Amino acid sequence: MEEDAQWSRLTDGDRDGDQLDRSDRASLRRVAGLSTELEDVTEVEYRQLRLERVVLVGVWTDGTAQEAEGSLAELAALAETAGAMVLDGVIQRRDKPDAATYIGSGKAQELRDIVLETGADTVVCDGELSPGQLIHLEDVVKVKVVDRTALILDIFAQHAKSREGKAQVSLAQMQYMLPRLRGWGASLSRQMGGGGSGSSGGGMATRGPGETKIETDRRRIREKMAKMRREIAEMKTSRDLKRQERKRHQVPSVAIAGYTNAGKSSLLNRLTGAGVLVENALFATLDPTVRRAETPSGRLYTLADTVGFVRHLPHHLVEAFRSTMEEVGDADLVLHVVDGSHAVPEEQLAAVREVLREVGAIDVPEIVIVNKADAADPLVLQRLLREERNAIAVSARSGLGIEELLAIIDERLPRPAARVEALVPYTHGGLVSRVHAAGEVLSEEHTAEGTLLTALVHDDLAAELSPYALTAAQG
Ligand SMILES: Nc1nc2c(ncn2[C@@H]2O[C@H](COP(=O)(O)OP(=O)(O)OP(=O)(O)O)[C@@H](O)[C@H]2O)c(=O)[nH]1
Ligand SMILES: [Mg+2]
Repeated sequence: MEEDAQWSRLTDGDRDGDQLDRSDRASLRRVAGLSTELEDVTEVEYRQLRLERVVLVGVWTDGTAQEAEGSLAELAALAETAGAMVLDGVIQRRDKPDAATYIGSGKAQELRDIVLETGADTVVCDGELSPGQLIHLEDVVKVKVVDRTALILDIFAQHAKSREGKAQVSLAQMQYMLPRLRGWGASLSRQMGGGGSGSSGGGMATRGPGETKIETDRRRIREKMAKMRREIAEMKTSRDLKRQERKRHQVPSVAIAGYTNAGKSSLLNRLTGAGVLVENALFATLDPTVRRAETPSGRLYTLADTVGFVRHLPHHLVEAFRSTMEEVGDADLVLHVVDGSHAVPEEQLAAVREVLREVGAIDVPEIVIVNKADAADPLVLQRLLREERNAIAVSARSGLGIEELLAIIDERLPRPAARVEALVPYTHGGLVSRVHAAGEVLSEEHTAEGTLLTALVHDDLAAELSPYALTAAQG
């Protein structure tokens, strides 16, 4: 290995500032990270039984060494989130991934040595590999090879909670599996020879009972996918209805978006006191969660948590998770949360914006929320606040900046348009409360005849107030 400096190995010491966070995460999820100490020996057996022992491998084609290592460190976090134990990580410098084995046959042999040396049972590649690359690399390293896409799908499958979320994940999994069926039925793929990259095979000779089986499997999967798509379409309709309902009542909506693990759910909790799952793991949230919230001035709005974004999100997953993105696209305001304690939060901001652009949600007004200010490098904070026009530093954990954020939300929410002056009898106290919740009360006075209000409200509420409206003569 010394003869080739391009093959760089990530050791404990090379790990970035995320390290502490990741060992936290490991202990939370009972997964051994590289720096996790065992509490007792029985844990070893537990882990060896249950967890996959993985070696990570990345191909570094462009960008800096730091970026390449950052990408692999993120892959390590993803693997740990999926429940794996990361034993080692290596990066291969190449112009482009090798068409046959992703890292090239020589490096594949070296990888085989690392697999033997560490006792790994799985290799995780930092990219999306073709079915042929997966098979060829498996043939050399002789353990299971999975790619970043499969890993993310696995995490999504573990975390999806709602019926719709689950259905979307299975659909994406099937979509991913379909062209790779041959690679996964191990004995079958070997039997059919090395030409795993195409489906044409070698004519009659390969069309044995195995081929028929694969074709049957493929057909079954396609049928199941079609059924799933219909079901998802139905679920989407009911979600759309709910959203229209909210729109009709003209409750302003705010969506929290941002990179995975940035602290979106923590912020939602902080802002609403809602008990939403917060976990130091990637993709803790996979289903949209919508809460009611109130501004300091008493106006109601909805606050939606969303699934985290990640770099190189597999394309059909973007498709599959469009549902939560739609929530963002429809919002009146986006709270774009970024982890201020990350070394280069700008990368996360850019990655999220790229996805937002892809789903057509880039035009929604945005507040950049630099979270984890308690743990952030002050210089990084300063830089971000300078670069981003509408940015605020907060800490969902300590509460720092939250009050200011609430005031900004209040200010940035769309204002109701109609100005009314009305004298509402005390028998209609409910109406007054609704003006407080949905509109903006400019003045309020309790008179003998009832509540005298001046307020900005939406058209529907203005109509309800009209029987009590004061005419210009009276006003
Ligand atoms: N130090 C610090 N840690 C925070 C802060 N906010 C959140 N965290 C931690 O960051 C981790 C991720 O928080 P979540 O709220 O689950 O993040 P998320 O963006 O919802 O993540 P996903 O749903 O997985 O995409 C947790 O361990 C939180 O405790 C903060 O202000 N300061
Ligand atoms: Mg979350």
